[in-house]
Amino acid sequence: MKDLAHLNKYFGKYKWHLILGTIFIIISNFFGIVPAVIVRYSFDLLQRSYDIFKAFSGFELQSTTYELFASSIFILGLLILISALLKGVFMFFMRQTIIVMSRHIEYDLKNEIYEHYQTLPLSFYRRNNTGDLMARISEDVSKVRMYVGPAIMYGINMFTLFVMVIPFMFSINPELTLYSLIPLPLLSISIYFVNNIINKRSEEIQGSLSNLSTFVQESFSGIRVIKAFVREDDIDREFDAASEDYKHKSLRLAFVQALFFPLIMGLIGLSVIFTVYIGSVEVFEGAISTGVIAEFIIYVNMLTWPVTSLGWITSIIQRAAASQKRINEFLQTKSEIVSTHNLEADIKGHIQFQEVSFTYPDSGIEALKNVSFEVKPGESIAIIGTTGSGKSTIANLICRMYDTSAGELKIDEQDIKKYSLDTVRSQIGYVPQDVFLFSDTISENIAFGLDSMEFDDVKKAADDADLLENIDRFPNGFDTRVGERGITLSGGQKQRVSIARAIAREPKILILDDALSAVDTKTENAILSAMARIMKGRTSVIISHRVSSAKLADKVIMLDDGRVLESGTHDELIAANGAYKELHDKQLQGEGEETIV
Ligand SMILES: Nc1ncnc2c1ncn2[C@@H]1O[C@H](COP(=O)(O)OP(=O)(O)OP(=O)(O)O)[C@@H](O)[C@H]1O
Repeated sequence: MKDLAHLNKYFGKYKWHLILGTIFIIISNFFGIVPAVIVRYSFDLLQRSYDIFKAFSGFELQSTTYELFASSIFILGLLILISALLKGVFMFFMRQTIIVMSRHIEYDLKNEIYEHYQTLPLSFYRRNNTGDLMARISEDVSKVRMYVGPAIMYGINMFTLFVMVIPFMFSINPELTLYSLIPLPLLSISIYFVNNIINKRSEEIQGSLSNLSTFVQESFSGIRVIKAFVREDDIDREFDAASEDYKHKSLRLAFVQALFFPLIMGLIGLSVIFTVYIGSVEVFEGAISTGVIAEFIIYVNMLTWPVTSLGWITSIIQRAAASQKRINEFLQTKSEIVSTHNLEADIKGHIQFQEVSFTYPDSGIEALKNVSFEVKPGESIAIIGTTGSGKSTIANLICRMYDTSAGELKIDEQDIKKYSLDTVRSQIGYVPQDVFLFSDTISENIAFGLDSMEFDDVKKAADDADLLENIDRFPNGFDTRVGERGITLSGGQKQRVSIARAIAREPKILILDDALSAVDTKTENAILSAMARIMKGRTSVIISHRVSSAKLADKVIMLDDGRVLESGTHDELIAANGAYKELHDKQLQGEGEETIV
């Protein structure tokens, strides 16, 4: 329950909604009680009028008595109608304040979670899967909203109604009150249990539905592979099984739901029977008038829904507490990547790795071991190495996605940790290994890192990334939409849009993480020479498997299993006749074979 305390700040923020809502609830309940009193009065009036009516039997006054009775009943009926109308109006206001408050809180909470997600480091995203992140911001927030909205509203309603109605009932007749209220706690407890079963089964259905949607989504994304391997029938069968599971669980829920209303009706019926029976006994004993029975039946009906809602509210609060606990878990996760001095500066691009070692926190893999190198401002460095040798890890550390485990990483001779995160990242152009494009137009994708989009900058970046010719061939040019994750572009085109996006923001440090793997060597050379021009006065880090990418760099380091194996210029390393030369010869041979083929 203490987890829900996180929401108290929102109740403070929307206190006027809450206060006004409570007042509206009280007023609407008052107009709910008025008709009951009028009904009692009408019954008693009927009784008395009937006696007088009979006493005047055969006299002319009899019809006057009847007319008097009819006009009184008409006025009382009108009063009941007006009360019901006013009750309805205030119920409308009640929902307009409290349910509206819950929607505001839902909106604020979603924003709070989303903003917090953005501050969390990559390691957090590795630990938690996307489904879980989405569930907390959607399903869990919805469950919490049920607490801050309906549960609070019906809770206050129940409380005020109890306070207003029960003492009033006792003041009329304590014995009848006790008997007519006996079945109500039973009703509340049964609703609580039935509701828990319903919730449990609904969650099972949700789980089943989420499996079904994940399955469908994956089969559509992988439709190419499915068709190429002729697995349609298998996939059909798997879908059928997942669908069957969903149906089975839905039927189980339908069964319990079917029990829900008969149960409520049965228990309400029991209350009414008690009221009529005990009421009649009391009437015979002369303790109450018949009108009181009618009045009490109305009270019992009025109290039934709040009592029913007690079980319902309890289970909503329990579920909301569980959801808020999950949300708090994420909200309390703090990013360990923080700035020590919040330094803001224009970076020149001097990078120094001093005895840097790094171990991935989640896998425990030591990706870098005592790595030292230096890139002066405006220089370019190529990092070459086999798969898993730690190349991308270097890029991750420069972008400060992670902090070094040992050693020091300096930018412009200052520890990278001293800079504010935004300062470092905003001056880096990063082209990641796995290209990610947003499902937007090409120009929007290129301008992604810019605060304001100037078409000339976008066009220039596209030109520098050797993309202009391709874009000209698209019917909509720069306005071509790239589809989900850029599916309408070829691998090489996607990589070049990603490069254009990085250079458009004119970074001080450009990092290309294997960004040219999907383009041929001719395009690679064209991009690299264009880049040599653009990156004049800026620092570039070119990560690659291919020696061809390293030729244009001022210096090269060769990594193997997280260690620097060789370093120097391209020519020096060729002359050294070591691992770099071996790789160079092998790749040159490969290219030759490709050309012959
Ligand atoms: N996010 C991560 N969490 C845990 N371990 C990781 C993570 N990323 C990489 N590793 C591990 O760290 C090592 C170095 O990975 P890295 O991505 O730096 O290699 P790489 O040289 O860029 O390889 P490739 O050329 O195949 O991209 C690998 O053994 C890899 O399994």
